[in-house]
Amino acid sequence: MSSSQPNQTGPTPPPLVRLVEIPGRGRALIASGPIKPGQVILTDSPLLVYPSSLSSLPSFCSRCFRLLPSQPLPCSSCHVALFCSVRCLSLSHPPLLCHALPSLLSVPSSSPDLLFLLSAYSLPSSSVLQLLTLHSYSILPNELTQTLHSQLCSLIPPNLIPMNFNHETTASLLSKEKVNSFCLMNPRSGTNGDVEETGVRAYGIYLSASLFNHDCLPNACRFDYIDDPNRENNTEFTIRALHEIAEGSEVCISYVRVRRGYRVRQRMLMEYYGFRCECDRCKIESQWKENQGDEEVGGDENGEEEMEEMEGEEDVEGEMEMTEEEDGEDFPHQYFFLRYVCECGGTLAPLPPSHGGIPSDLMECNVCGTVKKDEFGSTGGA
Ligand SMILES: C[S@@+](CC[C@H](N)C(=O)[O-])C[C@H]1O[C@@H](n2cnc3c(N)ncnc32)[C@H](O)[C@@H]1O
Repeated sequence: MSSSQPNQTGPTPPPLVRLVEIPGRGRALIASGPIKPGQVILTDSPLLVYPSSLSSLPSFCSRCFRLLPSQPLPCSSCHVALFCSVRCLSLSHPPLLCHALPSLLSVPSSSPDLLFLLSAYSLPSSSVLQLLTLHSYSILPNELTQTLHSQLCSLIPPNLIPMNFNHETTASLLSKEKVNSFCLMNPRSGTNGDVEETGVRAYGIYLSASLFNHDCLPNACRFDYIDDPNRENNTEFTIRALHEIAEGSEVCISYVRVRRGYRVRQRMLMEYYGFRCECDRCKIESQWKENQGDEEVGGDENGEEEMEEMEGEEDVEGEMEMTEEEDGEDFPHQYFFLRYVCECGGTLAPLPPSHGGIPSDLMECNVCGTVKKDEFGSTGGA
C-alpha cells in the first residue's frame, strides 16, 4: 500500500488504527496492529444528530431520537418537537431548528436539507469548523444551495444569526453532509418478531467514523443501539471487525448494503460519494456477462440513500442473483456471503472477544440484531 502521512487537522483516529493518505482514496485508516474478529475498533459519539424529515418528528424524541412513549413531552417553545423524558426536554433541541419548526410545518414540502442546516448552524462555531474539516467532493455553491441559503435567511431571526453564516458556508456544510452522514434507522423488528416498516429516523455526523473508506467486501461494520433503554449515550455507535485484520491492512466499512449488485453499487457510490470502486470484488464482478455493456440497471433510486442507509432497506431490487456462471470459481466471495451476510441483508460480525482475547463464536446482525452461532468457527479471515 502506498501511503503518506496525512495532514493532522480534523478528526482523531481511534488507537487501533492509524491515519494515512492513500492516493486516489484520500485519508484512510489502517490497522496499527493485528485486530481480532469482533474487536471494537471505534466507539464514536455524534457531533450532530438531526431529524430525517418533518414526518419523523411525531415518532421520535427530538433530543435522543428514541421511539417516543405514548405520552411524550412537547417543547414549551415551538410546541412541535416532542421529548421522551424530562431529561431530554431540559436538554432540548437545536435552537435555530426550534425557532423555525412552526414555519417549516406550514410548508410541508420544505427540503429536509433545511433540518440539517438549522441543526448544524445551531452548533458552537468550533464544532461547525470541525464539521467543515470532513471530506467532500461536490462542486458547490450552486443555484440549489443559493435557494436553501435564502430560505435559511427567512427562517433565522436577526438576533440569532450564527457566526460565519453565509452562502459559501451553507454550500460547504451541504457538501460535507452528503458524503459523511450516517443513517439511524427505524426499528427493524416488531415485538412479535414481524418486520415493521423501515426508513431513516435521523442522520448523524460522526467525525472519526467518517474516516473509514469503503470496500464492497468490508472487514468492519457499524452497530448502533439507538432504542436500547440501558444506554445513556444511545446515539453512540461502534465499528467492529468482521474477522482478523492484519497489521497494515486498511479497515473499511461498506457504504451500501453488501448484497447490492455491481452496477447498483457503482452507481450509488458515484452518485453519493463521487468515486468509482475498484475493490477486488468489483474487479471480478465487472467481468460478469450481465455487467458488460453500457445499459443502466434499474434499481432502488429513492434519492435518499446515504452512508449505510441501505442496510436497513426492505426492497431487494438491484440485489445480486447468483447464476451458474457466478457460482464457484467466478464467485470467490461466496464465502463472505455465507458467513457475514444475514438473511435480512444486514452484516454479521462476531461479538467482541472475551477479556482474555478469545474470539466469540456468536455473530450479531447490525440490522435486525439477531445473534446466532458462527457455523464457520471463530477464527480466521474471509
Ligand atoms: C466518508 S469519506 C472517507 C474518508 C475520506 N477518504 C477522507 O479523506 O476523509 C468518503 C470519501 O472517501 C473516498 N473513498 C472512500 N472509499 C473509497 C474507495 N474504495 N475508493 C476510492 N475513494 C474512496 C471518496 O472520496 C469518498 O467520497
